[in-house]
Amino acid sequence: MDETIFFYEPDDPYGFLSNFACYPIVVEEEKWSSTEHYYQANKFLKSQMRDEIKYAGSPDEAFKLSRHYEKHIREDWSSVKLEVMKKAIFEKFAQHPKLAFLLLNTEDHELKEHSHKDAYWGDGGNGKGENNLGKILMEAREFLKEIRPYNLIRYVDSSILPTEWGTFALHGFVEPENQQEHVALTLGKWTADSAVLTRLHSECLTGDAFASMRCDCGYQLRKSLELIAKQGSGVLLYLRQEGRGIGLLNKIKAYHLQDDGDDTIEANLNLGLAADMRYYDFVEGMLSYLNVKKIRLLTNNPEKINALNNCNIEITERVPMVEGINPYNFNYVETKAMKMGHKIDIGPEGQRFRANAKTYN
Ligand SMILES: Nc1nc(O)c(N)c(N[C@@H]2O[C@H](COP(=O)(O)O)[C@@H](O)[C@H]2O)n1
Ligand SMILES: [Zn+2]
Repeated sequence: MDETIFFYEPDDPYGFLSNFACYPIVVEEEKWSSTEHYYQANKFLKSQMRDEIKYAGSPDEAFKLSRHYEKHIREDWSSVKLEVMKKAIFEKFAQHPKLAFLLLNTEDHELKEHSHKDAYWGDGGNGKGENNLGKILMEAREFLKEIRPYNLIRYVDSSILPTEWGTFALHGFVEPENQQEHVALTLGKWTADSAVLTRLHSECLTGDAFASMRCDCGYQLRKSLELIAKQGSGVLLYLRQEGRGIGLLNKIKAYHLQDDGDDTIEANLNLGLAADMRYYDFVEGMLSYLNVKKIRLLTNNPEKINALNNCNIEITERVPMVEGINPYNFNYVETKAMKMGHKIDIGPEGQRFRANAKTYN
């Protein structure tokens, strides 16, 4: 096991692991302000004491009330307290996906509650305590590793990203299965009920970084960031699936075939690859980390709409993304509309380019 992570005060690093951190849970339709409230109230069978602790103003107050009534603790408490604590901890991480990702982010480090006051739940301050709270947290971490969406994606870290459209937050994720990296750019705030303006953008080095006119990706990327900034809040998920999932070098081979007359679908197939090799199941985890459940989706691609519906995301609106039509990408965009069902209305403006569209794709 990697070196030990110690936690104690809710405001310290890793404080989210503490029962005194205020993360509400609902258990059997009862709402509790923190796991500490739930744990301490379950020491008592008398409803008056339970309720006084349940409605205490803070986890500290719930703890103190429990000490005040300690003569009335249920007789079987020593035999049930481990299960009560485990229930509280498992519900905490089940009901707060972001915390679940942060718990998984502790990887294989030993977790210890560094409490000199408690040698049962903590390490007793001298490292010799039983650390039963740490053991339950590590058990919860192992459980989460096996269930969706945590078995498909892991949160790694975040930073600030100033851009010409505004200052975004940049969040890094990785697929544990293949170590494939993905990022999310976020701006502003929302609640789980908000319909968040969201772009699901597939990596296109040529378009996104080299401003290629051969496709519409770079135009869509820049327009998405501009729209999110104008909205004041939103998410851009940047999925590292270059070339519709065939990779950059295969995309160059596909481009070469298109230089010789293939269209964008024929080229993939002639390389012995599928027309589109992308997958999106891990997106559910990225959006749950970001507390996004409802979205206004910036896309023309029906596959992305289907994929997000399969990720239990409610799409309240599709926002079209017909950007940067020009002679170099006219045939490519039209092929996506004709052969991949993209909902693209090129319009009279765009039709002007049909006459001088480059025939290489
Ligand atoms: N395989 C392949 N062949 C081409 O000719 C292409 N232009 C691309 N581009 C990739 O397509 C993705 C964006 O498409 P959507 O509009 O999101 O469907 C992106 O991965 C580009 O690299 N790929
Ligand atoms: Zn592109």
